[in-house]
Amino acid sequence: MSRTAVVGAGAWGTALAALRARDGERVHLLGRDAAMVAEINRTRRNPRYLPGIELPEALAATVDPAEALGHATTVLLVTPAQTLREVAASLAPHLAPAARLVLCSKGIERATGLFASAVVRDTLPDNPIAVLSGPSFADDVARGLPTAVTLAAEDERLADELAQALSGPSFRVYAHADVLGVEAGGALKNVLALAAGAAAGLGLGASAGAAIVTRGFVELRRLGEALGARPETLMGLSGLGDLVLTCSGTQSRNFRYGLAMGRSEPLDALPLAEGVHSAAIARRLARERGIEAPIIEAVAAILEDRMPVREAVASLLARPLRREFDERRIEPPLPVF
Ligand SMILES: NC(=O)c1ccc[n+]([C@@H]2O[C@H](COP(=O)([O-])OP(=O)(O)OC[C@H]3O[C@@H](n4cnc5c(N)ncnc54)[C@H](O)[C@@H]3O)[C@@H](O)[C@H]2O)c1
Ligand SMILES: O=P(O)(O)OC[C@H](O)CO
Repeated sequence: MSRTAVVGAGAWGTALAALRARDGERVHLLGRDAAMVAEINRTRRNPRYLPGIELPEALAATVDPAEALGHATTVLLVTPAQTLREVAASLAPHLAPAARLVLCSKGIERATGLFASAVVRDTLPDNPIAVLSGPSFADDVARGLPTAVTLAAEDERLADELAQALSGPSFRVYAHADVLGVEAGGALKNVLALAAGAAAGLGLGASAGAAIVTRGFVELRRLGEALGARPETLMGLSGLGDLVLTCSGTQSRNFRYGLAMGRSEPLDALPLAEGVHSAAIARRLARERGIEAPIIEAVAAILEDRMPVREAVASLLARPLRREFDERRIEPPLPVF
């Protein structure tokens, strides 16, 4: 019998656990705050991370990894990208070697430049690994609003099985084999959403916002491909799709963080914005590969080098004019859906 455990009782972990539990499965949600876990079990709510959502009875929260993982055949890892290495190590003694891991974080490990699957494979080399990404706000998913995402695994049969298992009436999971492409799209769109938010915070207008999404996508695609992603993956749900969603307004935490940057508001108390932690390493990956990524450069300069936001915008606008597309490049054909 298939059993799902979700590691990380934040917004996305709680939403995914609720989704599975509503589909009739008994799901364990592993948190680390005993008081919050007790509150979830008592009130059927997670007011800190997912206010206003009633959680199904079949969802059982716990702080005990042995209880959560002991019988799990599928384990969703849903903690911030920078915590994945230590989280994977802490789970190792409790996981069955055949338990399938679905990595749901969107980021790049700062210290190594690795995406989630490579980080977790370092620690848990035997467990089958898949990644889940794509345009999906936790609140939308938890409310049962229609959502389409991508699940990638190198083993295509595993991707098909997990896509089938995790899909539900309102949650469509498309299987894919390009793990790195899905990871690159999910991580890089967060950095670009900070730029979109900052532009909105400065009051630069909707035209500037559209320019950032479009030119940001050029950077996402250039860098993604240089890292080994397939071009059509970056044009799919986990690339262009998630970029559009995350740049679309204040439901995104990355956009909100950027908005606060643009308005010179305090940033300390804001919720997790993964782009903040991926910007500098994305800039390094681009520079190492000779990839031009001026928007990513600007975001990293603001966050890491404390460049004033207006100065970063001025430096983008002062770049020499050039052709929109590099004609020496052969554009791949559009994917057939
Ligand atoms: N919220 C969304 O809509 C959404 C959607 C898709 C993907 N994601 C991705 O999912 C990941 C998690 O996001 P979230 O929204 O759940 O974040 P969150 O801030 O709401 O929750 C993070 C959770 O991780 C836990 N955590 C933090 N550090 C930990 C550690 N060292 N060990 C164990 N647990 C730790 C926290 O206690 C919290 O429960 C991020 O990479 C994010 O980009 C989020
Ligand atoms: O709220 P954000 O910016 O972390 O975005 C959440 C999801 O990644 C959107 O797909």
